[in-house]
Amino acid sequence: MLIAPSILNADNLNLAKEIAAAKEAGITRFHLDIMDGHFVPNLSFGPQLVQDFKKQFPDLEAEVHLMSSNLRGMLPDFVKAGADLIEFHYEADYANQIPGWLDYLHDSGVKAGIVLNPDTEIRVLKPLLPKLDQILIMTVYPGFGGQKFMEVAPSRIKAAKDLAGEIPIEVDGGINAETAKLAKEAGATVFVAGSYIFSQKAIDQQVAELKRILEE
Ligand SMILES: O=C(CO)[C@H](O)[C@H](O)COP(=O)(O)O
Repeated sequence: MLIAPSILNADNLNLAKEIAAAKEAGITRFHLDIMDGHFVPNLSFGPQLVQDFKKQFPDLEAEVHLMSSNLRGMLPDFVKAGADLIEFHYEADYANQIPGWLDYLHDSGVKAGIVLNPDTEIRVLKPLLPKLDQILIMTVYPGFGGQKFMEVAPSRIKAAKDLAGEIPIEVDGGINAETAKLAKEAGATVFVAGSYIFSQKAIDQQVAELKRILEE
């Protein structure tokens, strides 16, 4: 079980401090949400953030969740910035182009994942499985932190798990102490949590509570 905090709802002017607090609490991977204001109706970070993150925290994994359909324009920049894993949306390109982008990431020494929006059929993953290091099942519509975990999510996680075998299933959106449990029971092993970790009580307490739930 791995918790990958999303810094989307962290305090931008105190980002290094907040990341350090989560690291101190045992976090080894961070989820960096890249939103382009077009594929999703919000703007967040660019490659500079990823580069600065790796410079300051070289021992932490940078997982980039690319919410853009401009794969040609953006993937190389995030590879250059030092991302350890990049996951992009199935909905971002034509199905027949996606295997090539996954190969591009692997050839660049970066782990590759596919993200599915809540309305995309799970079966589209099937032909891609040999090229995937991780599958991200969105449990909200992407674009904003602080949304509610969708009721349909557990059955989608289970369907992805049944198809994916050993490939880790990650979940993102509305993850808290209760929904993490539901997602875990359905087969998820990687949990993105944003507002649960960064917008409530002390970061170390939130990480410890989520860890406790996931270890039960
Ligand atoms: O990808 C995302 C939104 O598109 C975020 O990672 C996600 O929403 C995390 O925030 P929260 O845990 O507050 O739901």
